[in-house]
Amino acid sequence: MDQNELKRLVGEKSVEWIKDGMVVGLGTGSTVYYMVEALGRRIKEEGLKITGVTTSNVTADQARKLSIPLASVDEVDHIDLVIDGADEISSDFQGIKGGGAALLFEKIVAINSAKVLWIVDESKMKKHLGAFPLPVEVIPYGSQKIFDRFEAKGLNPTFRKQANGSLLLTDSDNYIIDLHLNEIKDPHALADYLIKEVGVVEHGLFLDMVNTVIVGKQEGPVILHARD
Ligand SMILES: O=C[C@H](O)[C@H](O)[C@H](O)COP(=O)(O)O
Repeated sequence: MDQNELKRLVGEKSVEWIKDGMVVGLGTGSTVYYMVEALGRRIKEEGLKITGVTTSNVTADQARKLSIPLASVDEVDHIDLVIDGADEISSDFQGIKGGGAALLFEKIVAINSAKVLWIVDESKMKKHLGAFPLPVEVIPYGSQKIFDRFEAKGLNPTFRKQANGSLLLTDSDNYIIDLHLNEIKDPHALADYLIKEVGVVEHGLFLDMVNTVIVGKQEGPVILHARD
C-alpha cells in the first residue's frame, strides 16, 4: 500500500468511532478527506444522524457537498469527538499540526471536544517532534517583527508562501511562519514562549491533547491509546 492508501485505510476505519446522535469535529487534510467521504456514505446509506463541526473552509465545502449537517463551534453545547490528521506524533503522543494551515480552528475544536482521535499513516510516527517545520499563525500587522525575533532566537523561520509566491493566508486571513527546528527538545517550554509573543495567534504544538491514534500500517490499522 502506498501512503495514500494508508490514509484511506485509517480515514475509513475512524468513522467506526462515530455513533448516532454525536456532535463530531471534522478535521482538515488529505487523511481527513477519506474520513469525511466515509462519513458521508454512512449518513446516506445507514441514515446515521450526526452534526459536524468543521475546522476549515476546505472541509466545510466537502461536507456540504456530501449533505453532512453542520453547525459552528459556537452553535453546539458540546462536541463528542473530533477526528483529525497530524503532521508528526512523538512517542509520548505530542503532536505537530498545521501543515495545511488549519491549526487555529483545529485547536479550537480539539480543546472543546470530549475526545480527540488522530488518524495518520505510519510515516507520521516519530521519536521526537521537530523534523516537520512547526507552523505558527501570526496576524499580518507586525509579522516581520515577530519573524525577526524568531530569527534572532535561532528558530529558523520562513514565511509560508503559495505556489504563485505570494504569502499564504489562513482561513482567518493570518500568515503562517514555519519554524525549522529539526528537533524540539522541550515542546511545553516552546509552546509557552510562542503563545506569549504578541501577534502570535496560535502555534501547531498540540500537547497533552490526543486520546486515541489510528496508525495506518502495511499490515492494517493499529489503534494506540494515548490517554483517557
Ligand atoms: O492544517 C492541517 C492539519 O493540521 C492536518 O491535519 C495535518 O497537516 C495533516 O494533514 P495530512 O493528513 O494531509 O497529512
